[in-house]
Amino acid sequence: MPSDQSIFLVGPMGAGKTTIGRLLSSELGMEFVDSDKYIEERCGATIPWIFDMEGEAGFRDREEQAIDQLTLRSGVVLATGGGVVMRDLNREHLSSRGVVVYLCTSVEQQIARTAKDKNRPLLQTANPAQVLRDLFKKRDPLYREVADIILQTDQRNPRWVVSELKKRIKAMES
Ligand SMILES: Nc1ncnc2c1ncn2[C@@H]1O[C@H](COP(=O)(O)OP(=O)(O)O)[C@@H](O)[C@H]1O
Ligand SMILES: O=C(O)C1=C[C@@H](OP(=O)(O)O)[C@@H](O)[C@H](O)C1
Ligand SMILES: [Mg+2]
Repeated sequence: MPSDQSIFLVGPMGAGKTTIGRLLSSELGMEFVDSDKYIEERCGATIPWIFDMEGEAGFRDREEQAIDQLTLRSGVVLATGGGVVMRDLNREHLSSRGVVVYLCTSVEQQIARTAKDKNRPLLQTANPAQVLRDLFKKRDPLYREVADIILQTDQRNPRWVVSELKKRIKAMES
């Protein structure tokens, strides 16, 4: 490492994809890109604004285009958004173009990590815990379907997660 092989992080909101992705990329000397940030920059608008103006479907169309473009890059660490696995084409692009890491976490931990952040439109509801439980049921099998590596991050600090991931990625290469 650094490697030409890209690493794609998937998992639910608050799993740490953005945080871990940035740290991992700097330790591996690889480029970091976050698909949500990429969409915001290209669109010139925030994720909540896109959801408001274009609905979730509009956001998903933008996300599909971003994922196609970003998974074609080599040697990047890509943090995706939690809903990326809902579209078949995204799953195909992720699993065929790099190493996919599923960062898992409990709903309790997700709530603790996302409570203060107003930038996740799907959680701006009266009962975000119920939303997260419903999303988990639909999405967990899809994260598992694309994952090469599955890592539980509950009660683990970002440094531990990154160091464990480095070991697991290295083991895949040998
Ligand atoms: N392993 C971890 N331990 C403690 N806090 C974490 C961990 N991973 C992420 N966080 C914190 O949780 C919040 C959400 O993390 P983020 O990386 O945005 O998640 P995601 O991109 O998966 O939604 C951030 O404030 C981040 O600092
Ligand atoms: O789970 C989802 O559907 C979403 C997750 C968000 O990204 P994070 O998983 O990085 O929070 C962002 O893409 C958008 O708010 C939708
Ligand atoms: Mg993120």
